[in-house]
Amino acid sequence: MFIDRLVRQIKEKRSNVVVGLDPRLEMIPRFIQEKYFQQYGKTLRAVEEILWEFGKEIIDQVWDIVPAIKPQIAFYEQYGIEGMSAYRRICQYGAQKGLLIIGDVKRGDIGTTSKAYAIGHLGKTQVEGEAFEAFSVDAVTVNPYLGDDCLKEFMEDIKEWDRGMFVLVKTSNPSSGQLQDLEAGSKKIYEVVAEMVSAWSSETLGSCGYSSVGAVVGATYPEQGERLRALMPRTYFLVPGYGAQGAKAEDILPCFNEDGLGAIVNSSRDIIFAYAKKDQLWKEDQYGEAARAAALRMREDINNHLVQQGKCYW
Ligand SMILES: O=c1ccn([C@@H]2O[C@H](COP(=O)(O)O)[C@@H](O)[C@H]2O)c(=O)[nH]1
Repeated sequence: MFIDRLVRQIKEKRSNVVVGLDPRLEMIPRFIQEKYFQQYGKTLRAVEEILWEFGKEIIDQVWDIVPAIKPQIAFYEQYGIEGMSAYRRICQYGAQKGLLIIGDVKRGDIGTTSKAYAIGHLGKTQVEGEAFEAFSVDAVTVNPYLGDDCLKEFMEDIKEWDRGMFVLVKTSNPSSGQLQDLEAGSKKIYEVVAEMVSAWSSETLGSCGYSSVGAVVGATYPEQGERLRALMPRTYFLVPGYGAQGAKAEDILPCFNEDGLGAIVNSSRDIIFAYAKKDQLWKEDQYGEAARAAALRMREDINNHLVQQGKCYW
């Protein structure tokens, strides 16, 4: 099952770190940009190659120290077909390197439309009886706002193709409380969503004891993280917000269970653009090594905090 593959990788690599691939063109080293602008002109085709070369090097540098990468589709989609082609190439290459791929696509619509999203991102697309993998990643992020019938469509493909999903429960952004923290009877909205996720989770329990249906829980809200951990004990959390958004290792600790498992922590900008940080002495062409060093620092930071809490899985 997806979740068993994830937990196996976490244990083998002693790492709860997910590297987020959120490539911002202007932050990509100039020498890569110039190489492809010379070859293809200032075109979307050039951008595809720039995104690909940059992402490939990051993957080459981190594949052995993290269980998963999380390409953020928005940063590719903004460049149209060429951007989406880069997204697909990155997902395929990461998978070849043995990484689990979490497509941060945040989809969700009425049932029939959700089905099309699920087929495109998790399953196989049919053309005249022949099956094609369009994007086919290991797991996607899903927006639960349309309710159960939307999640049901993703569930079908998760079961059929042995994939996973992380449902947005409590997001990391400053305004997340505006809707998610509203009272719905005696509960907050995010608690209601947690109960929905927990119910779906029980259908896809792996032998590791966790489910292939996970939850997105922002690192920037540690109190809510603790509450959600109690509400969803067998649900794996995808925790964004560490690093650039200000959350620290101590903030993500409540998202872990006593067994030291239960959460994977994403950082995007702080890792992939570590070379450009003011206090670093990296040269532009060392951007990959800088990303590796940042991912290793994050792994040690989280592991040290887990050890201090006695939440140690290794
Ligand atoms: O609640 C959420 C859900 C998703 N994200 C995504 O995670 C990364 C965070 O990037 P950083 O550079 O580490 O801030 C980005 O792709 C978001 O869309 C999130 O931040 N919060």
